[in-house]
Amino acid sequence: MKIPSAQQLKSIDKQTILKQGIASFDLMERAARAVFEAIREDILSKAPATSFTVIAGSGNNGGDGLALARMLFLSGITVQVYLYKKETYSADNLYNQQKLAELGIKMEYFDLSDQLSFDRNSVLVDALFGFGLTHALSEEWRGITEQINTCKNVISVDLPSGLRADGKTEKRNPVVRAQMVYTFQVPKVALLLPQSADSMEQFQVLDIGLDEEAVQEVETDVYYYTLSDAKKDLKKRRKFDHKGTYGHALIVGGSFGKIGAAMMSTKSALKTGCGMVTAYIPKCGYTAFQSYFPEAMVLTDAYDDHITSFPSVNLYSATGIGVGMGKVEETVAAFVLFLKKKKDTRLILDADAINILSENPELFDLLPTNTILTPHPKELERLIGTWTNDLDKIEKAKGFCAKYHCILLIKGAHTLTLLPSGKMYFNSTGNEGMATAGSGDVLTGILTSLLAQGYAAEKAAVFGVFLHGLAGDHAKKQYGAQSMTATDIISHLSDAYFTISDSDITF
Ligand SMILES: NC(=O)C1=CN([C@@H]2O[C@H](COP(=O)(O)OP(=O)(O)OC[C@H]3O[C@@H](n4cnc5c(N)ncnc54)[C@H](OP(=O)(O)O)[C@@H]3O)[C@@H](O)[C@H]2O)[C@@H](O)CC1
Ligand SMILES: [K+]
Repeated sequence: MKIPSAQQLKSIDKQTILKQGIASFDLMERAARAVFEAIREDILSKAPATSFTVIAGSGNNGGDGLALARMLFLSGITVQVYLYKKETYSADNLYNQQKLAELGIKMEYFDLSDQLSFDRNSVLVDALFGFGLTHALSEEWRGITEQINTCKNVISVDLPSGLRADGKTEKRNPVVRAQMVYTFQVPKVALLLPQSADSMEQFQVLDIGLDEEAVQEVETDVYYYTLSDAKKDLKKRRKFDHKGTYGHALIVGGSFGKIGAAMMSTKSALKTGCGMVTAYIPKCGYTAFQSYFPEAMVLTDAYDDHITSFPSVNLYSATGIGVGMGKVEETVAAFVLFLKKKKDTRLILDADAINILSENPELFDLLPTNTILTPHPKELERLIGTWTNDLDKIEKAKGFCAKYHCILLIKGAHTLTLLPSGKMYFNSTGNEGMATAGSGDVLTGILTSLLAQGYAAEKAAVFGVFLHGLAGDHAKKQYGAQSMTATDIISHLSDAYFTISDSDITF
């Protein structure tokens, strides 16, 4: 799914109105109706006596809030309405003010210095600003945003007010903190960035029927990868295929005390569907490995505790390097030598392979085109340097991918996959339970497997990240976020595939 910029959304808005032959207030009515239905399902179905306070701004976000207030009122719900006092309002905001007046619904005007007297136990609907915010809110707005933030239950329409859809918002700027954001049609970039964690707990995307052609025509490098994308990208297996069709993956890693990392990568590679997997590990892991997972083939290094040389990788369709590998001197030397040799394999580097790389930047140029790198934040910093905020981090990472023709994953709640072309994909699956030891090793196994099966590198990366997150979502359903472990993610890879191939559940 494309994520248009705020500017592009405005033009999609106009084209929708034109192509569907509707008035702009009809589209606003649709947006408000979608929020109303979501509120009915999420809140009123469980607590019908809930009362609401709507705080509306002067633009169309405020207009959405006013239309919603009307819908709540007409359903017999208690609703108190505050409207920001300004000289000018958007046309559709004025239209909805008029509608409220006709119904005799009182609107209280407020100024930035006012103390609002509303019921702190009501659900507060924040409809001050949406994607029309041109710059971060000034300090004058802090009084209002702080009063909103004293409420236990805050719902934001489209965006938490103060958060810019795709521009910079600093930690010091006033921003509403929402428990739920009902955002229209596409998640705005700000909702997907870790730095927005303080401004919202979760979001839901509500379809308001924006013109699909207009969305398709928009030129953007930013995408949100969802179940419908994964359904399209999944390679179907055919009746007369044999194990050779699905490739042979090689996992290189493990060291004394960290053999488990290589085991988890190896097992997840097979569970993801490649035909064969070989693990290359130091000798100390041999017995444990073979007894843990009989389907895997195991090659051992000459040395007991760590890897001192690399196998020839040309036999394998894809190679994942680094999990649990450590970085003692001999391992580093062996890895550097490996990178310097000509290779005919598709490559994924994780964990210590990335650490070694970042300590030897002269090696960056040796990365084969489309090598996938899966650093955690500290490893990423070693590759691209420090950043001042999430947008700065993305820009630096983009520069790195373009320069070295590689694919970089910025792992997080919405893992971002950056391609050398500048395209970037935010992932829609996964959960907080996946922040657990070994989760990254599982991802490396999944990606190596998909590459081995012949997925193009960029598809392997975005589809693999989605699959990993979806398996994690299934694991969370069974064990809960606290108790799920990385091996539970592996066990639920099959459920993830079932979801992608059969069901219409959306995540
Ligand atoms: N296509 C869709 O998805 C649909 C979108 N819809 C809805 O429209 C919303 C976008 O509406 P929008 O364009 O009117 O902008 P919005 O967020 O209300 O803000 C504008 C107001 O903010 C003000 N202002 C700006 N910056 C400021 C600042 N730093 N500090 C202070 N003030 C500032 C600005 O003032 P001005 O600059 O004009 O003086 C103006 O009054 C969108 O989020 C969604 O909710 C649906 O109704 C229908 C379909
Ligand atoms: K809002």
